[in-house]
Amino acid sequence: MSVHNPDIKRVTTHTIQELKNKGEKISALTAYDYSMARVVDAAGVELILVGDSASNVMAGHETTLPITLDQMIYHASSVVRGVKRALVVVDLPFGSYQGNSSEALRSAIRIMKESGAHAVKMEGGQEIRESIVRILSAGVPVMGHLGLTPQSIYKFGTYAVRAKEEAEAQKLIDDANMLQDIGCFGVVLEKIPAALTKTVSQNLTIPTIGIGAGPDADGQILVIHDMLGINNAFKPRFLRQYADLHTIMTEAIAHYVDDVKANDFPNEKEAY
Ligand SMILES: Nc1nc(=O)c2c([nH]1)NC[C@@H]1CN(c3ccc(C(=O)N[C@@H](CCC(=O)O)C(=O)O)cc3)CN21
Ligand SMILES: CC(C)C(=O)C(=O)O
Ligand SMILES: [Mg+2]
Repeated sequence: MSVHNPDIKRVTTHTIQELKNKGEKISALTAYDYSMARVVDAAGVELILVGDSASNVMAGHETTLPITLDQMIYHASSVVRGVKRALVVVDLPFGSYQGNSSEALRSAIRIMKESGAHAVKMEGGQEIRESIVRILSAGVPVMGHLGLTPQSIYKFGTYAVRAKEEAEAQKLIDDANMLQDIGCFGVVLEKIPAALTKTVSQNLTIPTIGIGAGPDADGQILVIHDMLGINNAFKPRFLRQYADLHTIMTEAIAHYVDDVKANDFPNEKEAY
């Protein structure tokens, strides 16, 4: 296997726009730490998201709500140090941008200044328009996120598919057009019907990145721990698991324990 587009030295928001323009799908994955980011970047992924799913995957919380701006900056700065090529996008966490555009701008600027990331992502449409406009005005690229927006899970109550009804689908279409009009460089579509993803992706000139949104988004994203099978608890229908690292890691660790107990590790060559 070889890395796609080896001629691209550094992926920018313009690069992923060009990928959409020429009809090439965009690959995206999450990462939360330096070592994983190095692997994901070197394997050729174009966009790395430092997702607030770190709250679930890294910290063991049930939702994405508890993770703080400081914690997101810690994860993002670690990821940036591991990345040579990919575009690094960071989720603004819950409470750092909703309802106050000045605070939203401060939060985005802290992420850019303190982590070295290239862009931020924000959940929502019309409700957070002013915050997005302020951040874009400061020169910070913004990615939208519509459909299933986990930061508002307590408003909806479930992680079920979004925008199945006509009214909600129309609001999503309107929000997507608005995000493009104000200058977002892309939009994540999470857990919506495949047909709606197709409509939105054809309507927009900017790229859509889908998760549980069917094959017609301009790109796809998954949580790295889910797709590698490190996390063996989360198996939604939209997930394709490309490895079973949970089993591989468990067997390796059990083998180590056996070797220590058996006085097999370390041997003479492993000692001074
Ligand atoms: N590990 C992990 N992977 C993710 O993809 C992810 C996170 N964490 N945290 C933040 C959000 C939350 N996401 C979610 C959460 C639940 C479902 C989900 O489909 N859960 C149930 C169905 C629930 C329902 O229908 O009510 C499932 O079994 O598929 C999907 C995406 C996606 N994101
Ligand atoms: C699932 C992706 C899109 C995300 O927002 C996250 O990982 O936090
Ligand atoms: Mg997120």
